[in-house]
Amino acid sequence: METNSSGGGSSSGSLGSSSTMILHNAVIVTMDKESRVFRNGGVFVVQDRIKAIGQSADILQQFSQMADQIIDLQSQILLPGFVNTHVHTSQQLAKGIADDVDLMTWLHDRIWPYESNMTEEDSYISTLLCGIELIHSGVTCFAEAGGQHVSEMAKAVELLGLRACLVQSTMDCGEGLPASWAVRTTDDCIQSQKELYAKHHHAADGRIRIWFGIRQIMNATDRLLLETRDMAREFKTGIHMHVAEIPYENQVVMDTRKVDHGTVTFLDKIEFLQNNLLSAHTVWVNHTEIGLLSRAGVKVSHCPASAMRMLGFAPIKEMLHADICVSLGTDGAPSNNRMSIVDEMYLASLINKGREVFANGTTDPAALPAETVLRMATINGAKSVLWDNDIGSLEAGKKADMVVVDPFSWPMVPVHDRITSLVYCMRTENVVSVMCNGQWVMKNKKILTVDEGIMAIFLKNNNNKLTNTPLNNTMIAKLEPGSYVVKMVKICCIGAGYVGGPTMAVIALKCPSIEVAVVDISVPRINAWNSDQLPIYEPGLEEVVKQCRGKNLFFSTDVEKHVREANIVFVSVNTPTKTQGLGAGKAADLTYWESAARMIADVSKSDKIVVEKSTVPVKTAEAIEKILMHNSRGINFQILSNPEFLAEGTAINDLFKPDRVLIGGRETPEGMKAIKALKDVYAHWVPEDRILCTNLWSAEVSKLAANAFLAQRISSVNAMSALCEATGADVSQVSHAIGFDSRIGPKFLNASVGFGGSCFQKDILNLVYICECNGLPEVANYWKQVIKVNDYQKTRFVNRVVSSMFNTVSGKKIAILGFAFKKDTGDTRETPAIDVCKGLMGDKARLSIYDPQVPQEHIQRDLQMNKFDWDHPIHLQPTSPSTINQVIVASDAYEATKDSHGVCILTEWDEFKNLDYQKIYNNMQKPAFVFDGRNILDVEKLRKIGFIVYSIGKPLDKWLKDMPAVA
Ligand SMILES: NC(=O)c1ccc[n+]([C@@H]2O[C@H](COP(=O)([O-])OP(=O)(O)OC[C@H]3O[C@@H](n4cnc5c(N)ncnc54)[C@H](O)[C@@H]3O)[C@@H](O)[C@H]2O)c1
Repeated sequence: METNSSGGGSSSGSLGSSSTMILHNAVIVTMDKESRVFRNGGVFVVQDRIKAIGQSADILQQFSQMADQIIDLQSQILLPGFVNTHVHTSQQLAKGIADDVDLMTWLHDRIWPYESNMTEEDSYISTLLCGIELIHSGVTCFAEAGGQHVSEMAKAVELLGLRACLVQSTMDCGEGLPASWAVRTTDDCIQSQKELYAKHHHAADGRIRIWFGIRQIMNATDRLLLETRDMAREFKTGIHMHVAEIPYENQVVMDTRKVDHGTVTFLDKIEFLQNNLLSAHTVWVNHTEIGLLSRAGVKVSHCPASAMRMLGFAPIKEMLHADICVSLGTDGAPSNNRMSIVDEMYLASLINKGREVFANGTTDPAALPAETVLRMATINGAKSVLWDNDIGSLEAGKKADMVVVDPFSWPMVPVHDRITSLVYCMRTENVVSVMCNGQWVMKNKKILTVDEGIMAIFLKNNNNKLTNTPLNNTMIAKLEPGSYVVKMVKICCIGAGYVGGPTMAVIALKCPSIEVAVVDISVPRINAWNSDQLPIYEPGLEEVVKQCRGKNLFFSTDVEKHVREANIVFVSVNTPTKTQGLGAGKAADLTYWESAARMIADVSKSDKIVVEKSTVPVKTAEAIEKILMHNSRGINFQILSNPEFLAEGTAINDLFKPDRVLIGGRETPEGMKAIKALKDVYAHWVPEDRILCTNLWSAEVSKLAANAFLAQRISSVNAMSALCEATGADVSQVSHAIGFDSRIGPKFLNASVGFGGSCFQKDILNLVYICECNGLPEVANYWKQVIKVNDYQKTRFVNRVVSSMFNTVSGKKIAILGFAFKKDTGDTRETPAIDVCKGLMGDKARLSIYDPQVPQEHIQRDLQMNKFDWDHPIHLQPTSPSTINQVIVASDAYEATKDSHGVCILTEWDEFKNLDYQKIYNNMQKPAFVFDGRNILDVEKLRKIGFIVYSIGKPLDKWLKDMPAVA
């Protein structure tokens, strides 16, 4: 404890923390009613309050005996702590993300996406960082303008040791709101603020007060306004609101709320104006409205830097003349970049002098004199935050919120007039020590409450992890886990199908800071995505969706809105095979893609990256680019090809750990930037060396080539299966043997009844067509053969069934186990089961079908649909009013097989391996046949039971050998 002599020997470098303390030998600028200045003044502080203030000699004489500590301020200036009456602490981490843009872009495209993505941790760190900057500029009290995660903000304020009026960002309506905000109702807004009030009002030794917020009139219903007004009255607290910021706001109010001028006129009309309203900015007000504000005792926060950046000249001189209490605010970091109230004082004075020329045609250097500005930053600030009983001036009985300014460094020396020097010369660096509530929060430029060193290391480390990439109008901050800076990317995916749904769900899961909206024209499909019964079955999908839905993953039919708001638009719509006209039966039908592209061009108001997710013919990107460019109205679109390689049934695993992600784009600087932006999204979880970047055409061809190669492998092994059956070889042994060759590899070598799914056939047909169009008939024929073998395999299977059963299945009951095109999916598109069933029905069989994931109506629909109709959006597919009499759908395998003559295994569901085949056999007609189209059953075991078994590509049963040839 320092107990220096009353002669004042201690240096300012030895400030300490005591419950009683004298600060003396200071120039004290009190900002009290008489504007007293003590040239050699002293204060006696007891705990959190100023006990006495006066001449140094008097204070020392009277209180030295009682003081734990006596500090000689060596002629430095002692001021009341500054009050910053409008600051967004949540926005500190967004410094620099919205420079040089208009207010609506600033708000809708930059700040809201940023804020709506903030985590609690982000808010905490952001407030700490903002607080550090505020303290360095001498702020001891601030009014939060409306931010995210108020509880975290309060935690930071408590740690910083500052005084604050905290407000939650509150909006219950309006254009352009991020989806997670748009769902908030008026009741939610009111309720959450009441809860915050109950939790934090008067917290941190009374340093925290909770106010109520209205973000701005365009995002507030009348009910919210009125209930906020009444609630603030009842709770005896203030309301913080952005008011009359831009002419557009006034125009919207005039148009929608039927008043003859802007926001202030309307607020007066509904009796919202009252003396606890802190009206931020208040730039676009006319003479009458100034009168209304004055009469109601409304306080105005003038934020000169941000006004000059985006809003305009506020009539501050006129407001002051009308006796309105005007104070100063910095606004948030993205509207100002400097969180220094010292800078704001300087700017306020200059801007309002400069405005005189603009407003009255002549200069007026006396407009906003230095003392007025200093009042705005101190006592007016205190009045604005309804705390002037305690702070804003240095007076006995008030709280010890004080700032020590060193006037002896270069910016301020020589000091002729202390007041003007404080406003016109002082820089933030002149603020050396800050006390709030009787506690030093900064001494000799070192903040005591938060470790600045650790914060600096933290930021440096995170900065190193940042690679800021300008993404058209938005900055994407790519960061490693653990960083607190948030991204502001909005993704929209058109098409909520097997690809769009799971892909976007995984992006949302892996990138919590990205907002993902999946949109579709099909209302039932979107409803299902929003329900407990997802429209598609994929192992693991439900868990992923449940974790993100409503947080950063949204399913919606409001296609245009989400496309308009997105930075990146994925297109994952159907690309079926054409059924009519040029290229019918082969070429891809791009109707849905084209209409999506035209819609994107129509609704876009900002630059976008458009990503081909659907499988498309090569050169589609060029066509889409043309559509977008010719309809763009100056908007820049970058097209990327990002084909999806997921396999249904293992989609979530494939998306979590993809073999590779392929991104193709234009090889221009803009194209490369777009590739980088998409790469940054995947880089959240995919190792960099697995993200392959190519030109557009390579990416498009690669997808078709990959599917063609995969399908070709199946057709190759299936072709071998026919030869095995003819020769007595076993296709499983052959596959095993050739799979050992490392050049061939063991995967995808299972013989079966044929490949299915929405892609293989369609993509190969498409490839064939492209080859033909490019004058490559030999190449086209080569790939055509892959489909022919697939069709042959299905026909061969049907023939085997029929010929085995005495060459007729007419009237016989055949059980079909499995209808999906593969296990672990409910997808039946192009499933071989359709062709097999149709083949058997052609021979008048009665079918009893069971599949664990395919409902009855799908089976009935699929068996009646024309080829290729299936790949159109569900609502455009022909409905099937009738049911096929030959088909019944069973609820389990035992029901399906009861009384049947034969069983066909058409999908490799695991449950079919473990059925009680003895029981099945007992309940079947004899001789009982099993036709294993997937080679999953133990043939020998079944034969022992008594079954006659056909298993693709395996040595034939004696019974079958005697039957006629089937190929
Ligand atoms: N299913 C797969 O395994 C897979 C794998 C890789 C690639 N692909 C390709 O991805 C694309 C989509 O396949 P999918 O299986 O998801 O198809 P899908 O039929 O399941 O989904 C497509 C969705 O797009 C919607 N849609 C169509 N036009 C629209 C429009 N203008 N606006 C909004 N929504 C629209 C449809 O209503 C449908 O819900 C296809 O090109 C396909 O070839 C599929």
